[in-house]
Amino acid sequence: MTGSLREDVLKARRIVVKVGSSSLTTASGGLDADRVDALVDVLAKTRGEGAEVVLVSSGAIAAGLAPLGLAKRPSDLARQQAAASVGQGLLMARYTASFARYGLRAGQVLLTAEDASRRAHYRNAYRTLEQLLVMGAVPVVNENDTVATAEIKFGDNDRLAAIVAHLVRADLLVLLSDVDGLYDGDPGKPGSSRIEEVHGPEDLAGVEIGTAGKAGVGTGGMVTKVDAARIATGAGIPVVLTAARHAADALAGRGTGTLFHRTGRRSADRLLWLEHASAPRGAVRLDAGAVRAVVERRTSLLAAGVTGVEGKFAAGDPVDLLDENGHIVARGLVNFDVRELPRLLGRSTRDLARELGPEYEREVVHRDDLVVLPDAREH
Ligand SMILES: Nc1ncnc2c1ncn2[C@@H]1O[C@H](COP(=O)(O)OP(=O)(O)O)[C@@H](O)[C@H]1O
Ligand SMILES: N[C@@H](CCC(=O)OP(=O)(O)O)C(=O)O
Repeated sequence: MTGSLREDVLKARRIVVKVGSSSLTTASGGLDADRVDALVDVLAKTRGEGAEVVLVSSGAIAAGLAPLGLAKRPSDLARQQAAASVGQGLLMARYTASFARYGLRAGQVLLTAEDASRRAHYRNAYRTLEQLLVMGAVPVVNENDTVATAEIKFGDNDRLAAIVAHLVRADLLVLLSDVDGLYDGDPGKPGSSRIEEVHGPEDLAGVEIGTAGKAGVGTGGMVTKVDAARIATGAGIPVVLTAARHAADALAGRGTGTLFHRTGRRSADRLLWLEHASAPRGAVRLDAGAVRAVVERRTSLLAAGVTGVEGKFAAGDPVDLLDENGHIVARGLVNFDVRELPRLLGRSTRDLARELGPEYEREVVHRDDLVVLPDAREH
């Protein structure tokens, strides 16, 4: 442990803390009340010192297994959702009781990936989280597992936590796991050592980043944590990754775990998630002129520059924007259904309005609902 305290941690006024299933539960025993209390002790202390705290907590599925007679995490989505439904109630009951020891209220916030990209959902989520903080409550966020299908899932709470940190404009993201940081190889093997600081992707070259957690209750392993750190640091938010048992040290700015320094600037771009969305609903193909307009001039995408459509999407869904070679250059929220688009392709907005009515004058993807992907920026 290094002697000096971490400036970025000490300065943080709004902190998102994410805790993994492996730190709160076991597959056989369900929720471990003592470990929940130990975490809440640390969070209450942080709150008492004047910082706002948003907790992103996994553990719903793991907490619901034993009560439903399941010995391990089932592979099918339906049983995972049933377990999450039972477990989320237990998890919140435990947090509510635990925060009450300090006179604090816990507020449940369940989100899906869609909520992070659709404008109205995003605004509502932001408003609720802000209001909870204004009223002195501790938001406890989880993925809305009971409604999230594969297409609209974040898939893991590490990335959800990065998106929430961006959403609430946090100053710091703390990822708590069963491992005390990022190791340069399998942390269980002799010879692997902890990486204390990461300044950018170059520091990760050659690092063996594994998927499976040994506890059997976590989901993404280190891959999703490093990904979450990349998303958050790219949006100007530093990240500390450490073990839940070192939470107090991490929040006091002591040199525990791995510190990922910010790599990008803070932005209020609500479309951050779109850039990282794993499951767009389809794609639209652009001609060369439209690619230039979208990528270089950052204009809206009009029907005149679209040459084809793929997939199954409805108005408002995220779609990929492809160049003539099929490379993804941007992602955006589309304004038309996949069924509506084919007859509009290649036609000018004025033509469409004249023939079909003024409601067809809208852009296929509005510039405010569009994010150009980093690789395409050199297009
Ligand atoms: N390079 C690495 N450094 C640290 N941990 C790693 C690495 N590669 C794989 N892991 C595994 O990732 C696990 C943490 O991920 P996971 O089980 O999903 O945790 P959580 O439930 O906290 O999200 C650790 O227990 C560890 O076995
Ligand atoms: N929403 C799920 C969380 C899934 C997840 O990402 O788990 P973990 O890898 O332990 O952070 C649950 O509450 O069980």
